[in-house]
Amino acid sequence: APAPSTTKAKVAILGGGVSGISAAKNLVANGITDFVIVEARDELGGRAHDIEFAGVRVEKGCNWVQGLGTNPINEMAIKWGLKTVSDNSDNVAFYDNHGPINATKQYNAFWDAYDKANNIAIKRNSTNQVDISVRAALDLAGWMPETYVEQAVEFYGFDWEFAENPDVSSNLYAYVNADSYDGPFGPDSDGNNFVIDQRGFKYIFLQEAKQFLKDNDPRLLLNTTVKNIKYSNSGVVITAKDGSTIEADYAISTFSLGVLQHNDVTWSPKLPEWKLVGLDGFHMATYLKLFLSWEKPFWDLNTEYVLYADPTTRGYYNSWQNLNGPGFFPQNTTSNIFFVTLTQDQAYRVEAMADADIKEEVMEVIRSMYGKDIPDPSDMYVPRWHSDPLYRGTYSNWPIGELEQHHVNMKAPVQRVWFTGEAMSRDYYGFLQGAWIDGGEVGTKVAQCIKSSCPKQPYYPTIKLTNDSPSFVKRQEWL
Ligand SMILES: Cc1cc2nc3c(=O)[nH]c(=O)nc-3n(C[C@H](O)[C@H](O)[C@H](O)COP(=O)(O)OP(=O)(O)OC[C@H]3O[C@@H](n4cnc5c(N)ncnc54)[C@H](O)[C@@H]3O)c2cc1C
Repeated sequence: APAPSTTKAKVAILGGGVSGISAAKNLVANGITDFVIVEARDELGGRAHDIEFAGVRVEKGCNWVQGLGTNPINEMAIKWGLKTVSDNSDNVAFYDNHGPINATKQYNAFWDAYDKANNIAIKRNSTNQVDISVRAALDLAGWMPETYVEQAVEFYGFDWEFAENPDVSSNLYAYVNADSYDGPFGPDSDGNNFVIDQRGFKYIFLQEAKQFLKDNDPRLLLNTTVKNIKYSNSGVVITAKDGSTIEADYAISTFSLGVLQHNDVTWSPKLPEWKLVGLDGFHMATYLKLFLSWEKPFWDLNTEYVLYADPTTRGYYNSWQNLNGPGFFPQNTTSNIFFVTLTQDQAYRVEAMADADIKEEVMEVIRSMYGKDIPDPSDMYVPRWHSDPLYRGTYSNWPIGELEQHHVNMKAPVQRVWFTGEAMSRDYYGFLQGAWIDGGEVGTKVAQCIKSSCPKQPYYPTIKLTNDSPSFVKRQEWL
């Protein structure tokens, strides 16, 4: 066998997802072309990942442009002509295990309370009070779900977005995160576009990468799984699973929070405690889209969403999407796709089950909603992000208890290793724009390290209860 190879570069970008592509683009924009992108899979895109299902391409990962206006993801979607459809989650029908129900009153009551909960976040932040959970804020807003229908509309309104429940989620940062919609991206940013492009959502990111990568560019190291990162104040040595090494002056880790919370990649020396506390306290959530298709649709093709309220278990096969709605995939084809999303404990449970058992369970739900004669689906696909060692979940959620200082520590560089990825974005964690904007900023900063000297990055060796909050923690710009 040939001796394991050694590659040398000024910068090693670890991971070729959206933030890795953005970091590379910004290195190039700043005149740094001596980099490599090290990616375990055989293609770029990371969690932007489409698959063939029931004769069409569907998105196993990200699916919506969330926040329009000057959101860079929206701008790229327009620039590259990505095919999307403006969707409306209020176009929803309600069911329980006996068929259709009317839950409009509960649905409206939830959204009224959620608006109030956001105002509670604003008010508490403006008077320097500590963060509370979304559960506590909803409670203060008068929303105390008692019935299974109230629990189901709450799941659809909150968990289906954040992939975790209000009990564990931060009131303040859930509010900050909603800035994707009517904040800095301008007056026209309030909306979502659902991607149905048959080239896949990742197309726009691959087009961006093509602007600075040649065909078969030797700087793109695909099928290369990083195993160990040895770092110091003078450089970084990365060892891959196949024994090859990469020696770089700087590394930019774009690994998901889930990967950083596991031992799939080891660090020499071990990452410092202040860093680990920040990383381990944040949450990597899981949003499991269970794809199902039938030869003939039995659901109403004009309704975009269906909410199923299970009488005993919150979040049990709750949020359904009709992919043959007006403007989505063509109606009355053989690709009739009706899929359901599970999150958190339900996602972990289902992910661990065998496909045949999942099918049996989900069909029991479908038959209770639509009638006992509904046939088994002709196709089913279960993504398993939570157990995938390259991701360990789908996207991050800011939990109650994680302070701004913890988050600063989470993303702070450690010697010659810089960190980016969706979770490192304070304002847009979870979203593609978080990955894109943060990746770009880190690329620019590392270019500065090479050209002159590194911009100083804050971190907190200890975070104490009685600390006077550093001034930037008190930022009021969200108000
Ligand atoms: C199911 C799902 C639904 C989502 N829905 C939306 C949505 O609708 N809208 C939205 O804005 N966002 C959504 N997101 C979030 C969005 O996809 C992410 O925020 C974004 O893609 C993250 O990009 P990243 O570059 O930070 O991370 P990643 O895409 O995870 O990039 C990291 C890269 O590192 C690689 N890697 C990991 N380990 C190793 C290793 N050991 N060696 C080498 N390479 C490695 C991975 O293969 C990956 O390519 C969704 C995500 C998922 C999974």
